[in-house]
Amino acid sequence: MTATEPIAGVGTHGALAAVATDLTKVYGEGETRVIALDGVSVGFRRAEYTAIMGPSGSGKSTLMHCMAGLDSITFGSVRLGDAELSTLNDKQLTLLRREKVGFVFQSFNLLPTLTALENVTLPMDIAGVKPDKAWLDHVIETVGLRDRLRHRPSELSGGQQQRVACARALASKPEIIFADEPTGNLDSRSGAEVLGFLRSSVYDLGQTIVMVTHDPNAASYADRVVFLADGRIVDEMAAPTSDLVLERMKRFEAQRTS
Ligand SMILES: Nc1ncnc2c1ncn2[C@@H]1O[C@H](COP(=O)(O)OP(=O)(O)OP(=O)(O)O)[C@@H](O)[C@H]1O
Repeated sequence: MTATEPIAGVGTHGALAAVATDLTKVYGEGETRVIALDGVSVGFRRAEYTAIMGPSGSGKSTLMHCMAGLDSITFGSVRLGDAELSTLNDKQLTLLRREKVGFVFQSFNLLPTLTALENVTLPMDIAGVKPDKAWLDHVIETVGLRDRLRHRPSELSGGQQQRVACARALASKPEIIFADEPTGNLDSRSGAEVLGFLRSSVYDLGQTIVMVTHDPNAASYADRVVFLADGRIVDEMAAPTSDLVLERMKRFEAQRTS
């Protein structure tokens, strides 16, 4: 990419929570060499909800992992808030992830012996940071967990467990939350609850969310969808609906197989 090419999602308004420029990720070498990301430039605005979609193997998880500082990058740059990730050592990266990034995974990743509330505050307890009580209260209210705080994960439904995981991600007011197929293990009703909650955390709490999904319905909760294919951004869509996303995906599939 040359310096004059536009970066997807970078318009004239809205500060950026994270930006990748010419991000390239190569795994392996020789015969096993795979270019998982091939010069991706993308920005994620503050208080915006972005869905990342694309066929299996298109690089969605790799993009998320590289932008979250979970995986090294081969070429290009990633900026999270004010930090340029390539300039940070392992210890600084760990701190940055702890302070600036929230994660929500397909499997809820809750500790079974802790209550819902203890799971929510665990990252801050580990970091030795005192939770902001008013904020924590606001988050708990938003996710609708007030009457489940003393329950252990095994006493909660899948949707409730994922809402605990979302509250855990939000509790420290991270710069950005990365959600990897957050509704992949949920039935459609619980999935809708979690997606609605993620949506309202963007509207009401000003959170920035980047979510990888295969599901056009899940993507319709986002403000914007970025489409990846073969490690490149091939399109993006503002104000997505399920039907428009589905139609776009079918068109990509037809192009790939023609
Ligand atoms: N650790 C790794 N070592 C080698 N190759 C990898 C590794 N991780 C991912 N890849 C390869 O990089 C490419 C992109 O993988 P990635 O997991 O990012 O795709 P994805 O779009 O998230 O796929 P899916 O929708 O199936 O989860 C794939 O070809 C994959 O095989």
